[in-house]
Amino acid sequence: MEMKLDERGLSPYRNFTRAEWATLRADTPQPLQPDEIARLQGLNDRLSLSQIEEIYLPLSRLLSMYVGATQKLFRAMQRFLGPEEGGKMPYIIGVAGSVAVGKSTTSRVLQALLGRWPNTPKVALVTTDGFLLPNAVLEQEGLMGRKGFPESYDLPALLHFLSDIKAGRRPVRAPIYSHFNYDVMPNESVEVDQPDILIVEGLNVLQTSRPPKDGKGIPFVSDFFDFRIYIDADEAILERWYVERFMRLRQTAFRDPAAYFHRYSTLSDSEADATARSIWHTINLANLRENILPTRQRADLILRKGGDHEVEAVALRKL
Ligand SMILES: Nc1ncnc2c1ncn2[C@@H]1O[C@H](COP(=O)(O)OP(=O)(O)O)[C@@H](O)[C@H]1O
Ligand SMILES: CC(C)(COP(=O)(O)O)[C@@H](O)C(=O)NCCC(=O)O
Repeated sequence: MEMKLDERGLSPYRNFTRAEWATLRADTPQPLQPDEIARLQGLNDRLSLSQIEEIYLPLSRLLSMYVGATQKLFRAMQRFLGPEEGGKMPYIIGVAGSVAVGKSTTSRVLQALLGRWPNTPKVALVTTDGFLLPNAVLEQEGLMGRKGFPESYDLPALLHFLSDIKAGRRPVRAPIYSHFNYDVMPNESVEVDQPDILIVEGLNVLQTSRPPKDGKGIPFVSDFFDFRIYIDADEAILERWYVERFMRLRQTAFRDPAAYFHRYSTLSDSEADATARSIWHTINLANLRENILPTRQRADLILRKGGDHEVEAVALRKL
C-alpha cells in the first residue's frame, strides 16, 4: 500500500499489516451471534468471521474511544456554556470508496458493532444515493450517464441534512434511493432522530465542493465528519466485484418485470457480461479515477482489500 507523502517517509499514516491491526482488538469481546453475522452479509455470504474479529472489532474499539473522547469534549463545552445549551451532537463517520468496494457491507458491520458499546447504543446509517437528483432531472440535464459523479447529486440538500444533524435538530429526514427503480423515491424518506453515531456512506463523501460561483465558500461534506474511512481495492478487482454483483442481480432482482433493469435479465450471459463491463468502464471506473480515488488521502483510515474481500492492510492517520 503506497500512501507515503514523500520518499523521506513523512507519511501522515501509520501502516499496519492485517496481523498487526488484529492485535489492537485487545480484549474486546466478539458480540455478534452467527445469525447476526449472516444478516449483515450483503448479496453473498462471503463476509468471514475472521474479518469481523481481526479488522472490524479493533476498528470499533478505536472508534468507541474516539467517540467517548468527543462526547467528553461536548459535555465540557456544555458545562462552559451553561444549562441552556442542551441537545445532543451525533458523532458522524463517513465511509467512502468506489462503487462495489463494499461500503454498504462495511457500514452495516460497523453499525452493528458500534451499537454494542454502552456509550453509543443508537447508530444510524444513511447512504448518499438518496441525495442523487431524480432521473427526470438527470435526463433533462443530460446526466443519466453520470450517475454518481459530483454533478448528479443535490449537494446543497446533503449539506443541509448534515448541518441539521450536527445542530442536534430532531427528527431529520433523508431521501431514499431505490436500486430496483434506479431512481430516488419521491415520497419516501428515512428518519434520523438524534443518534449517538451517524454513518454516512457514499462515493462522494470525501469530495471537496465545486468552486462556488458567488465567491462565498461552502462547506465540504466531510467538514461535518468526525472520522473518515476510505475502502480501497485495485481497479481490476473492483471491476470483477461489480460484474459479479450485476450477474447476481440479473438472476434475482432484475427478473421482476417491474425492475428498471428487467431487460438485463433477458440477455445472454455474454451479453450481460459485456453490458456490465461497459457500464463499469464508462461510468463507475471513470468516476473512480476522476473523483473518488483522489479523495483517498483525506481519510483518517484506509482499509485496503484484496481480491477475496479480505482486508489485507490498514492505514491510520496519525493525529
Ligand atoms: N467484506 C466482504 N466480504 C465478502 N463480500 C463482500 C464484502 N463486502 C462486500 N462484499 C460483496 O461485494 C459486493 C459489493 O459490496 P457492497 O457493500 O454492495 O458495495 P458498495 O456499497 O461499495 O457498492 C456485494 O456483492 C457484496 O456482497
Ligand atoms: C447509486 C450509485 C451512484 C452509488 O451512490 P452512493 O450511495 O455511493 O452515493 C451507484 O451504485 C450507481 O448506480 N452508479 C451508476 C452506474 C451503475 O448503474 O452502476
